[in-house]
Amino acid sequence: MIFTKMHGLGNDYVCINCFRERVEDPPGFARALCDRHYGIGADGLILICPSKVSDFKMEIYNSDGSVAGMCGNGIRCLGKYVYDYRLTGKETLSIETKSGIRNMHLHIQDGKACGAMVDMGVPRLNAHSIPILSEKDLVINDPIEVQKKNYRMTGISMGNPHAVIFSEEINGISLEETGRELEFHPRFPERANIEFCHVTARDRMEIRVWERGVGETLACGTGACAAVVASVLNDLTDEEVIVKLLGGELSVRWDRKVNHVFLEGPAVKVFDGVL
Ligand SMILES: N[C@@H](CCC[C@H](N)C(=O)O)C(=O)O
Repeated sequence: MIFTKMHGLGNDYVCINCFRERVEDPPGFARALCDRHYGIGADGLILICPSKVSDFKMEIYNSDGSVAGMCGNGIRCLGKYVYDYRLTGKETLSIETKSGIRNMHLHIQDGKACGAMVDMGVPRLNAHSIPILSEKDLVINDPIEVQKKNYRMTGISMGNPHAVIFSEEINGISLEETGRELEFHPRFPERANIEFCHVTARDRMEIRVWERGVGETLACGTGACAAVVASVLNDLTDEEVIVKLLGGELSVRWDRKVNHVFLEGPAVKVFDGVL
């Protein structure tokens, strides 16, 4: 089986072309090949599949084998893959995901895709659609206790569940403890991705992300989008923000007129391999 290792700002994926390859047990396969000691090493597995409703279909599995609905860094990797490997000549693509169809426009340099602008769709704010257990409809600046500390979270679904916590001390937080416990907090029936977010200006923020099913990652596209939506809802930033993550910067814009979030960032191929 041929695979391609790719990443978006260090959020790394093993990509498999399912037009050519067949993967029997994707969750087990993801666990084995994402292992950084006994496998290839990655945050997740992306299957690039045919679609009846879009140009391509993206299936994504976290490194613990769980299924995810959407992946902002992964979808750019998929775009680069299908363009560079000539599965398509189109620069504007529609991609079927578990959370709906997403459109993206590839950035091309020297005949190869180097990144993309992705329409990440409508942010879902209702507690039940994230899902977060809550007596209120919206979960904005809502208290949550973990590790005997009180935090305030804002809940958003970007096709996957996120809880955004604003703090000036994101580098002092032990994500290994706090992030993990929050991921499995009883208020998140499907677990959650957790963003710790420090706003540094109306158009800039820094975030660290604890990803559901993975752990701390160098970047998370849906996480960056959720953080910007949360910061607008809490009136901490404007709608267009540069998000600095451990692996680099993403550009996010929440267009309130159409209520869609747009994400722009790079996509990189690391190597091809054979299993
Ligand atoms: N890194 C991704 C998100 C991957 C899925 C996530 N861990 C989940 O389980 O929802 C991104 O760039 O968006």
